[in-house]
Amino acid sequence: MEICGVDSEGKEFNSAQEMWREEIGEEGDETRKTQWYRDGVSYWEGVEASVDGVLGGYGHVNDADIIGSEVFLKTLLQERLVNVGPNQHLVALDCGSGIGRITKNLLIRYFNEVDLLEPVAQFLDAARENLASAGSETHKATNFFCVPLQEFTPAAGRYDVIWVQWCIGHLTDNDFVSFFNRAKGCLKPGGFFIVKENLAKNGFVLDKEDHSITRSDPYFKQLFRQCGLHLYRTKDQKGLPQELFAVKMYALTVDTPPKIHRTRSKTTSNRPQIIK
Ligand SMILES: C[S@@+](CC[C@H](N)C(=O)[O-])C[C@H]1O[C@@H](n2cnc3c(N)ncnc32)[C@H](O)[C@@H]1O
Repeated sequence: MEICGVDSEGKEFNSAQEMWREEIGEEGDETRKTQWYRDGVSYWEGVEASVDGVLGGYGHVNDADIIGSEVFLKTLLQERLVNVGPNQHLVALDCGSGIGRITKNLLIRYFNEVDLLEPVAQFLDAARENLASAGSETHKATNFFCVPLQEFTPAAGRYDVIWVQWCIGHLTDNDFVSFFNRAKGCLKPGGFFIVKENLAKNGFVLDKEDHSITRSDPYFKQLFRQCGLHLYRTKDQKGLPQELFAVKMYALTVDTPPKIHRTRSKTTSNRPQIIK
């Protein structure tokens, strides 16, 4: 499937390949690609280490975002990790964590340990500070990795959830696929990726300022297929301002998702049931 797109200055591209060739050169041209990543990080280095900063001046959407994420996460934890049993020790990885906004407001409440990955040192320092007084002895931020996703290989079998929000647009298609392929082995059985990202209406939109691309839903699905990931569930984020991109949450698994069939029982009518 050919994916066409535009950049933030209105220039049109006939395909994603054409755009990537212009932005990062031919396959194997590491200098151009390194520059693309450097420019992305430089952009964020110039941004204030605050909720408003990492949300591009839309700090007020934090609450709606966290509430939407929590509803999605809660259901998934109940469904996917149900077989692991009680008293399990849950671990998450917060990718492109910025100042630790998602960890502090959400992940630390559900996971015993959260690791953060963020390439911008000033953001990660702020995250360390923000999280110093958050959580408890049994719910805490453990590791702070100051590396970009394209260079990161998580520890094998460590994570129940790998959370990727508002950062995967910085990765080229090839690095997107190789990151998820490396990270697959880092999920525990029953674990899953949650990808929460802006959606372009069609194709993609290249942002010339922060050096990222906003992909459309079919573009994401094409890449997830290339990663060999299964789409377990998706949900649209509600309640964000009209002028922003639509936002979608994807839960992805390494194993084939269990079949969902509809049963009628005395207590539940039409709710989908997971066959275990
Ligand atoms: C829009 S902010 C979102 C931060 C955080 N996920 C949140 O929702 O609060 C984008 C983040 O992606 C990070 N980022 C930029 N390039 C990256 C890369 N190559 N790998 C991982 N993260 C990157 C930025 O430094 C920044 O913290």
